[in-house]
Amino acid sequence: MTSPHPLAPTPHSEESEQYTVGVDFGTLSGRAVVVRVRDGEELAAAVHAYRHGVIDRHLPHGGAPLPPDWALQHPQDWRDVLRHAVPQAVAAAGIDPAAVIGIATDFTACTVLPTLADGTPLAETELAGRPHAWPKLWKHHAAQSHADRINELAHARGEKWIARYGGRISAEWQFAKALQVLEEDPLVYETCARWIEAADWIVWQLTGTESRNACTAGYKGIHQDGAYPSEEYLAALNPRFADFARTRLAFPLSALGSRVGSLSTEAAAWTGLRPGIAVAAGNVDAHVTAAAAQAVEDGQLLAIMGTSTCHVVNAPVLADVPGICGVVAGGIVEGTYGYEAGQSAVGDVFAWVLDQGVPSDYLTEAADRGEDLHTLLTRKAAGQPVGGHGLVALDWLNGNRSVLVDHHLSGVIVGLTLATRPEDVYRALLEATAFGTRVIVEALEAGGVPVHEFIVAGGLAKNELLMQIYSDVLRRPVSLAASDQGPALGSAIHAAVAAGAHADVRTATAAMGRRLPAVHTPDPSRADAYDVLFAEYQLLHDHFGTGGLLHRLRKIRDTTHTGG
Ligand SMILES: Nc1ncnc2c1ncn2[C@@H]1O[C@H](COP(=O)(O)OP(=O)(O)O)[C@@H](O)[C@H]1O
Ligand SMILES: O=C(CO)[C@H](O)[C@H](O)COP(=O)(O)O
Repeated sequence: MTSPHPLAPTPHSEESEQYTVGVDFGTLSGRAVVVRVRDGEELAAAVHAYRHGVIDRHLPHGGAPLPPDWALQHPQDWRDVLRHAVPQAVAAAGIDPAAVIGIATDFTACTVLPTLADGTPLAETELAGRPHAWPKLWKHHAAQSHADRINELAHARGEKWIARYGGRISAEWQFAKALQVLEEDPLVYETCARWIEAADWIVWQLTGTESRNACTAGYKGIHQDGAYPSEEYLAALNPRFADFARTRLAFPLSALGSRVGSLSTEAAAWTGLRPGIAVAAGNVDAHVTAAAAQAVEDGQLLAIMGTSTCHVVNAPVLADVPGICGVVAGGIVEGTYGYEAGQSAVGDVFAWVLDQGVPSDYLTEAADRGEDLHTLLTRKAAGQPVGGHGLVALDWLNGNRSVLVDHHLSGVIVGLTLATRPEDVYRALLEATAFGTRVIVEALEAGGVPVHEFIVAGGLAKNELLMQIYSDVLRRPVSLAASDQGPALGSAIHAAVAAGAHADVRTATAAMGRRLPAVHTPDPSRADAYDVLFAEYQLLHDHFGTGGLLHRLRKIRDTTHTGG
């Protein structure tokens, strides 16, 4: 699907104009944008959906069933984005491809894969029939027990780095996933020469040489103060894990926006761009968006809201904030400390309501009005008074990333009656994600990280009811990234820096990023009503968040899957 920007210049663009391409690899699709370097104007965008989507039922090679909480992806789907979305976007932009001076990519993280020394994914070797040979998507949650051991040992040994991750490393990050491979499929682990984020692997595909970016290494790979966890610590986890970082991760780290190579002849043929143009260091889809939304200054909290939500904010100080995902010096932009928190399912939670089915008359109404079901349920829910549905929910349908960092937690909805309608549940879950974000904002501020502005980017920004609920629940204005392709624009901005067109990310952000300040403002009476519901949410949060019942239910579920 391509969409030339309405203001795209005539096909014969100015000779002097220069452009970059940004490619955002999301959970369900890859998006490419063509951007004008001098002002960030988006000329065109193209989207390419992953043919295999999220692989969570059966392995593509051989069809082996996958256990619960697994989520994989197919490397060929990612290459296909380069082959299809990039040339389509360039063609739709109506520019001479030779005017493109750089390309940059961003990826969901921690989406991580084992490869041979030359970068060949093990999923594309004779090990393709083994589930652990495949890339683990960021939302792969089957390594929670490994994460629990990592955390217990780190606290027992007083490891300094654990405080940088809010006191708990997530099951979603690199070390828990690697430890799971080592202990569940030693052959795959021994064959793995490189354990690499997809954010860096896709750059390897573009340049033909390996590189590692400072963002994923810091936030997802426990790289702090110039080092990975010690071999002594790793050996205490599992003696065979002692040299994991030294043998499978170690590589010089590249700063965000730096040039890590040139577009190879092979990749030029895929993308239709000139060989030799600048390729920027890889990046994370959330953190790269700060540039697109002009949200790189201290205190600007950016929520990238899509399948999940990532919250990223800079501060001039290094603070230990309980329950956040991590803090990395220069993790978002040079010269300050980048903090990350998140919610593992947001758009996915709303999709879950749709997946449960809606009454046939709802389907008829949606068809008659030309609405998708998100729009239909949003419209039906919009008119309710705050609290009118009688429900409060916990948004943990895919676990809790922040501030509890426990992917064995699950969702809760209280107040259901025979009169409860689909739009009531939909709205209660919209509100639950807002309450979850309020918990995160309050934890950041309590931990010494001020939040002066709340900005939203990502696919959910288009839901005006959701944005208003966030404004009312947070009692803050909600600013919006101007681009609906925030991560891809952010990557294009980093590409412009890598190509030398702008001095650094801050300068490029000023020239190429855009945000719409205070698009939504809080309504005092609704905010008062939400304070009452938030207090109820907090009671549920603190009761169910300790594990207890939810962990027991998860253990029962898993026992039925494993047969005892
Ligand atoms: N109008 C809407 N209101 C609420 N959620 C939506 C709406 N449209 C799509 N979604 C959800 O947004 C998510 C996709 O977000 P998007 O940012 O486009 O993708 P990604 O997460 O891959 O970057 C899906 O989970 C989908 O269910
Ligand atoms: O944790 C992340 C970033 O740090 C993941 O990239 C994010 O949660 C998944 O991205 P999306 O919701 O856009 O699919």
